[in-house]
Amino acid sequence: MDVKIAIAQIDITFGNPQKNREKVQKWIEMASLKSPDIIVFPELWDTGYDLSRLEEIADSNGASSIKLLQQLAKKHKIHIVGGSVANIQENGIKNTLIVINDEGKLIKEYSKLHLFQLMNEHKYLAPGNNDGLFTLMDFPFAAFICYDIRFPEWMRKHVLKGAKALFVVAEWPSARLDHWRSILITRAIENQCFVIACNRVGSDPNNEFAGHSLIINPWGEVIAEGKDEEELIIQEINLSDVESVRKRIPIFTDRRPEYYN
Ligand SMILES: O=C(O)CCC(=O)C(=O)O
Repeated sequence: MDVKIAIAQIDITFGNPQKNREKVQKWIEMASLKSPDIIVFPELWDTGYDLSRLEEIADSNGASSIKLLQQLAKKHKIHIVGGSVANIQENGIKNTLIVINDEGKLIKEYSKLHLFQLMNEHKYLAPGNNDGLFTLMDFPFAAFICYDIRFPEWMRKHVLKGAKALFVVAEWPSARLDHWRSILITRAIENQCFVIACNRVGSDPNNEFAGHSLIINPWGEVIAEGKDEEELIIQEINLSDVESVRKRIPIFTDRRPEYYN
């Protein structure tokens, strides 16, 4: 039941997908030397938050970034929670998280459900409308994008559908690092599951980003944490810890949902 996770806590070059794709390729090659099962990248790793230029620089359906990740996943036999990529769809530009398995197959696309007004997302992006559930290595997981973590009911919904680990990809600013850590630790404790959260480092013209990617166990303990520089974080997790914690404090049998609405 052990799963070896790699978090690629990278900087992103503002509005330069080509350069960012070259970096992601290098990081996958580097990470593959440590043989992780799954590697995770941050939010909008191909374009960064260059929202006003997305029409020009984002791919139609994310094709170039997705194709690159598919080739690399297959070549290095690694599952990829491919952060999110900006992509032009018929009904607008979306911020879409992609999951690719180690055979190079695209198994999940989840577009950010909650758009973050403080960073003008609502002016440039269209929200998603599907869930973040997916299965890798026969384990049920779920994925979320940045601001989504402020909506506990959204994450709980995925846990109630079976997710044992919650992946989060983000461009979370340093100004609210304390929120990032507190919210993610709380989500792990209240849902009694793993949280695997990848945040970028560096800055763009509007924000400085916090790093501090985290892996938190179902008891709420931080078992791996990045600093504020580029870093590859490697950590094995044992998914049977989820059941042990749920046996010890059985919140999922003690819930009284009939009183919650
Ligand atoms: O909720 C926050 O404070 C940060 C959210 C964010 O940066 C985002 O969703 O891109």
